[in-house]
Amino acid sequence: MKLNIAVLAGDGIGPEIVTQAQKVLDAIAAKYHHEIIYSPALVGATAIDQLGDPYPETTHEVCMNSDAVLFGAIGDPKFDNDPKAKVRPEQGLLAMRKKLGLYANIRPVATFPSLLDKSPLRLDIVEGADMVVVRELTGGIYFGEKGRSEDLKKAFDTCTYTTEEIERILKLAFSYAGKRDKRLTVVDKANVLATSRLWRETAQAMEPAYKDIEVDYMFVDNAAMQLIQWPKKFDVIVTENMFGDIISDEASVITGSLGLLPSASVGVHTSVFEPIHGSYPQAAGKDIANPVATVLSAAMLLESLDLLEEAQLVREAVNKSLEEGIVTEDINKEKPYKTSEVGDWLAKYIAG
Ligand SMILES: NC(=O)C1=CN([C@@H]2O[C@H](COP(=O)(O)OP(=O)(O)OC[C@H]3O[C@@H](n4cnc5c(N)ncnc54)[C@H](O)[C@@H]3O)[C@@H](O)[C@H]2O)C=CC1
Ligand SMILES: CC(C)CC(=O)C(=O)O
Ligand SMILES: [Mg+2]
Repeated sequence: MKLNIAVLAGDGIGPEIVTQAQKVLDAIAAKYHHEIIYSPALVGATAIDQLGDPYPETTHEVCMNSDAVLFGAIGDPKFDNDPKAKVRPEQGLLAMRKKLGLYANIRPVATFPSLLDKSPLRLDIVEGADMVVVRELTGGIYFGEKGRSEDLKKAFDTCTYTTEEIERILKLAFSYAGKRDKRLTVVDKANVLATSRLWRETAQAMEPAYKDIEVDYMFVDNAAMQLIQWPKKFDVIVTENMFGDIISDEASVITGSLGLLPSASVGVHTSVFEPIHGSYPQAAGKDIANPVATVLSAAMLLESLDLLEEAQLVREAVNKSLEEGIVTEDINKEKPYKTSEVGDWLAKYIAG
């Protein structure tokens, strides 16, 4: 099979972790006789520095012409620490999501048997935890009207959702629940927010069409607590953009590191495969970041193209590397491997 993969490495650790995922994809291509054509393109701070735009039109075209996009991360402290910056790397990520119609971000969260002792949570709490967070990705407060008063003493962000936007993400979440343990938790703040009440109303109206799914409604503050206290309670969580962003980072604690969790952003045009973490600027260029989240995102990419055996082999390689202790410093401070060494090990395992 011939695969056209757009590669948007981005900022900070982005290039390092994406390089490891490419090593793994190359090993898969060699083993299964696929041809991969990578098309690199600029995004984030790097794109601002070179072209003045965090998601240039040329990058959009590369994505639109690809079978899938492999994405690293964006973000740079020089923008984070400048409240007056007019253009920001994060706008590039949001623009990409909007323009590609990526309305759903699928974030699987499952413990790795060999890393159970790496979670700060008790073994009996995390053992067997396995859930998927289905996060709405192109609506809500990240995309609403925002502004600042002339005297700069007032600022606002608005959160808007339409029934249509809520229905399409719920449909996807119901279908995930149907293929899993048939339990769906709708996380909202319907006791306070009008948008959340629309989410709840919409979900309640859809329930009769999915009689085999047990639906549960939970306020986000309570969900944040229960996720850590009783993670096994959850099967599929569906929620709006910002809540999903926050609770999925929180959920990474169950597994032991934010550097382990992959995601797939899917929707109307092509799909984007990206770790859930950011550009971890403190680690940039040091060869210490965990590449597993990006490698497992590449496994999700293969799966999306129906290359199921290939995806499974990538997962097997990751599990083996964790069992053998071939891990970066976020997992083992005493005996850390470098980012590049983990990538090399995984590629070698796949090659056999
Ligand atoms: N999808 C994206 O591109 C995202 C970009 N960002 C941007 O990233 C920049 C940094 O944001 P932060 O809030 O510091 O979030 P972050 O996710 O980059 O890092 C937070 C912490 O998580 C850990 N971590 C993250 N990735 C890791 C990895 N691969 N291996 C080991 N440990 C890892 C580190 O302890 C790090 O200090 C900001 O500019 C932010 O806007 C933040 C989140 C997502
Ligand atoms: C710029 C942010 C919306 C990125 C983020 O935190 C995420 O998508 O997880
Ligand atoms: Mg986030």
